[in-house]
Amino acid sequence: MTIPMDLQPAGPGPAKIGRRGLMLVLSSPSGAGKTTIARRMLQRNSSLTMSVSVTTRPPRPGEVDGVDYHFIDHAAFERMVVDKQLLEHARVFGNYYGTPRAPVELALSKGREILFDIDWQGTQQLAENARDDLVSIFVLPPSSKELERRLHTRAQDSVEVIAGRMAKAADEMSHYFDYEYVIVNYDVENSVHQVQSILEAERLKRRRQIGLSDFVRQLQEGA
Ligand SMILES: Nc1ncnc2c1ncn2[C@@H]1O[C@H](COP(=O)(O)OP(=O)(O)OP(=O)(O)O)[C@@H](O)[C@H]1O
Ligand SMILES: Nc1nc2c(ncn2[C@@H]2O[C@H](COP(=O)(O)O)[C@@H](O)[C@H]2O)c(=O)[nH]1
Repeated sequence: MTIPMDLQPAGPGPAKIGRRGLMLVLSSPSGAGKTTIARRMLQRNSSLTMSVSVTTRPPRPGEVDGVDYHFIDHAAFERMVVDKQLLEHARVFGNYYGTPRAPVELALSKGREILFDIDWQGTQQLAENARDDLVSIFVLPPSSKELERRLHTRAQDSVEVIAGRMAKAADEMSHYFDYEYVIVNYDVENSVHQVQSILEAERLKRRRQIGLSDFVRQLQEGA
């Protein structure tokens, strides 16, 4: 079992090792299950902060402004683009979506881990500016039939919207190739376990461990 860095014992031994923040991105064709996986990851990891996007899409039943999205109109979205308040933005399925810059920069400066539910266009833009901090995961559905079934059983979009999203699914899926990790979401528990494993391995990347060389030097000196 890995001991989280905040739980490293005080007392004798070298100084504690710190952790550099990271940006964990989940992308998929619509309905594959990334929102479901993201919610479970947030419950399991107090170190994770969800990036709440802005969108011009109208809220679905039950969606809460400021929690699921910041719902804004097109003029407000344009202003955020012009004022460079968005870290990335894209038109997806006829609506505009973007990641507010300030909360991400604040969270990263505190060494936190940030979870993004964004499409491949947004991921490309993040990769251009922050590749070292980025961990990208593409979520595939078990089959096209199951993808369509999930969109219908979610029961939040019209038949026309679902048809539109299914029509774009093949193109969306072609972008799996740009991602570091790919999982097939057969079972939610198993997928969450896989994403958790990726997160834990990424935390241990040498470049993400702050003070590692001091830790080793102190060990070598007998601490
Ligand atoms: N492994 C799974 N098995 C069965 N149903 C699932 C699984 N994962 C997610 N679902 C269900 O599929 C539906 C779509 O999931 P979700 O909303 O998480 O997809 P999404 O990828 O975030 O979609 P979008 O891109 O449109 O936001 C939901 O009803 C969810 O409960
Ligand atoms: N590039 C971005 N894509 C985003 C962002 N927020 C969400 N999304 C993606 O849009 C589609 C549709 O989402 P839905 O909530 O309308 O079903 C999905 O692929 C999301 O990942 C964002 O800020 N930037």
